[in-house]
Amino acid sequence: MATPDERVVSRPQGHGGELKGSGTCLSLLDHPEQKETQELAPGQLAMLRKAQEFFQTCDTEGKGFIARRDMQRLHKELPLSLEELEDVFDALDADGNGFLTPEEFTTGFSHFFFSQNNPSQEEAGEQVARLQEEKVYQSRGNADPRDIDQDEEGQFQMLMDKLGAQNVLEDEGDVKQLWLQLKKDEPHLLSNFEDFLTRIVSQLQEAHKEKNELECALKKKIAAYDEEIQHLYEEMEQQIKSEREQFLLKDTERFQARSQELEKKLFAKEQELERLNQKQKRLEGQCTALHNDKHETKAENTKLKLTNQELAQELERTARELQDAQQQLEILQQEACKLQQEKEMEVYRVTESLQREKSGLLKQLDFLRERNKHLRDERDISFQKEKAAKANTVAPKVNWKQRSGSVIGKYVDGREILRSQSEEEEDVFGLQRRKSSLSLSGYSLTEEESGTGETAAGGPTRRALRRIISIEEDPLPQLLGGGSEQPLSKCPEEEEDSEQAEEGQIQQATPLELTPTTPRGQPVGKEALYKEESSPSTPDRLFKIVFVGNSAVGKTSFLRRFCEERFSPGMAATVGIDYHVKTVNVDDSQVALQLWDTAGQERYRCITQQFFRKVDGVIIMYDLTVKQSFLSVRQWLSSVEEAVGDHVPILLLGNKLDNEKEREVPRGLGEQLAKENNLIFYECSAYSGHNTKESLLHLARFLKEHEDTLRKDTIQVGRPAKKKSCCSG
Ligand SMILES: Nc1nc2c(ncn2[C@@H]2O[C@H](COP(=O)(O)OP(=O)(O)OP(=O)(O)O)[C@@H](O)[C@H]2O)c(=O)[nH]1
Ligand SMILES: [Ca+2]
Ligand SMILES: [Mg+2]
Repeated sequence: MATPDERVVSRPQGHGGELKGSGTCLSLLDHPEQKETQELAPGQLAMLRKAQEFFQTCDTEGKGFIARRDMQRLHKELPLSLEELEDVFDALDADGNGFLTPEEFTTGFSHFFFSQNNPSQEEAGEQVARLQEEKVYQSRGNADPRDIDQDEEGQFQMLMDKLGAQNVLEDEGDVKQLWLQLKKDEPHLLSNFEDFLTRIVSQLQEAHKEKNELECALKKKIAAYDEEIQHLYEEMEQQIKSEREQFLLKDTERFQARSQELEKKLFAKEQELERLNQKQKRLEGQCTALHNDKHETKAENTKLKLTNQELAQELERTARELQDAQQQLEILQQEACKLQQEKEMEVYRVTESLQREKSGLLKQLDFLRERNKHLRDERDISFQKEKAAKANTVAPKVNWKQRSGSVIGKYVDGREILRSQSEEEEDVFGLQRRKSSLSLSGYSLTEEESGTGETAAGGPTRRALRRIISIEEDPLPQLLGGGSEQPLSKCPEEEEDSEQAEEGQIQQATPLELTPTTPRGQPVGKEALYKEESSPSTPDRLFKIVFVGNSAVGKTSFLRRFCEERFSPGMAATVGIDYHVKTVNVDDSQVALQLWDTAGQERYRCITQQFFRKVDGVIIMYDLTVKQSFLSVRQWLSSVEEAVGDHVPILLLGNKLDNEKEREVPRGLGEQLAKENNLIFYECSAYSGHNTKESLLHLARFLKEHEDTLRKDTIQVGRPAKKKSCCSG
């Protein structure tokens, strides 16, 4: 920082040469020793020193000038009041600019010093001057050149003093020479020259004064400027200081806030650390626990592994055993299957031979009838001969002739007669039941004599109805057993009555062929004439099917249609039971159907029930023109179920579809019933043959497939197969 001291001090130095008085003072201050020897007295020198010391005392800051303020500071050191000090300052400040330069100070100080301390010196000066003036005027009158020179010198000095030119003129020598020359040469011009000098000096003095004034103004201005700068500097200093303080304050505050924040953070971190420590401890505890657990688990694991190995070995052993057992089972199943098939075939063969036997017997029967007729004719002839000879009563003979007439009774409607004869028949059946045998009627041989159908002919017709062929319940094994037994019971009249049976029933019987095909002369149903006999291929399997339904719904008619493809109106009611065998082709395999035709009449129900044994399928028939027959279907269903359970497929048939105008059972009812009980359903007509084959083929296919799946299941899994549901047709 540049202080204004140097400038202020140096400036007066630059003007040192111009102000003679002050310049002297200054140079005195600078080189006091030099001046001391040249001009100044020792008293003056001491005074200057004092002044210099005093100046320095006042100018404590070393500015190079003294301000009013500096002076006032002396108040404490000097025995002077503030006003007195002010007066001193005003007195010293010659130019009144408010500053005391060293020159001003020294000049003022010396003046003050001399006037105050040595007042006699001034008077002495004045005296010296007066003496000098006298000396000059005195010297003018003297002619002595040395005196004259001295006089002139004195005069010139006096002039100079008078003019005050010492301070103005730098070199007086020229002026002095010129003045001396004039005085010598042109004394009259001397006064003019003096005037001229006076004017010049005064002008110079004026110029000098002006210059001084200008200098003073300049100095004042500089001082003001300096002061202002000083002021500004101080202000600036102040401002910087305050700014610095503020900054420091702010900084401190910020620092404090930051440190507080950091402390908080530190605290939080410490807490967190503590938490983490605790957590770590906890985890360590858990770790140890887990470690222990792990050991335990390991031990357990090993144990389990061992157990597992043991179990695996056991499993393997069991699997091997199971496999063996399965293989054995398979072998057994195959054997069983083979046996079953053999058995079936045997059954079929037996059935077939039975049929052949039946047809042979029928032929025998026909032959016998023929013989009987022949004999009767012979007898009639002999009777007529006797009659002609004796000519006795006629009437009783006619009656007998009518009952046992040789005319073959035509089938009218034996049902009516049958019903009226129930009592007698029951007697017969009762007897048979006692013999633990059941009746098996090939067909009812209920011929009436001369085909009148009159019930009036009670006695003889009743007898005719007794022609019931009876066989064991399960006739097949018995037949296999040989012909020693005689299971068929015959009424004594049967032979006679059977002669009348012909036409309607035995259309196919070729009468004259006596072919004793069977070892036993067992009479069987006349309808047992089957085309299957001629069937070239042997069937693969055989199914037993039982045919049930109310009386007169058309079971027998249906079977006739199916087996013989013909319809015989006015069929007699079935008595006991009958059966047919028919081989059908189902999906390239021959299936033999053993069809058992039961009697629908109430009294034969208990017989029918026993034929359900080992049945493969059941056909329930109703007459769609008789509502009651449909209502009875439920009873038939329950009796079937009672006998064989619900695993046997059932075909429901609504017969007499040809008689649409008398229909009493809508198709929907039949369908619904079938759906409810899971039955195969068809509406058919034995008369037209509609749906007869289709329905039975459906059943046959179902039975076959059912058996196939059963076989497969038995072989593959060895588990019982589920019953396959039948769908209605
Ligand atoms: N219109 C018509 N009549 C038939 C049909 N089927 C049978 N009939 C007649 O119905 C009557 C009874 O027939 P059967 O075959 O004897 O009846 P069934 O069911 O065997 O009777 P039972 O042996 O007593 O159980 C006979 O007069 C048949 O002609 C048919 O499809 N249409
Ligand atoms: Ca001043
Ligand atoms: Mg019948």
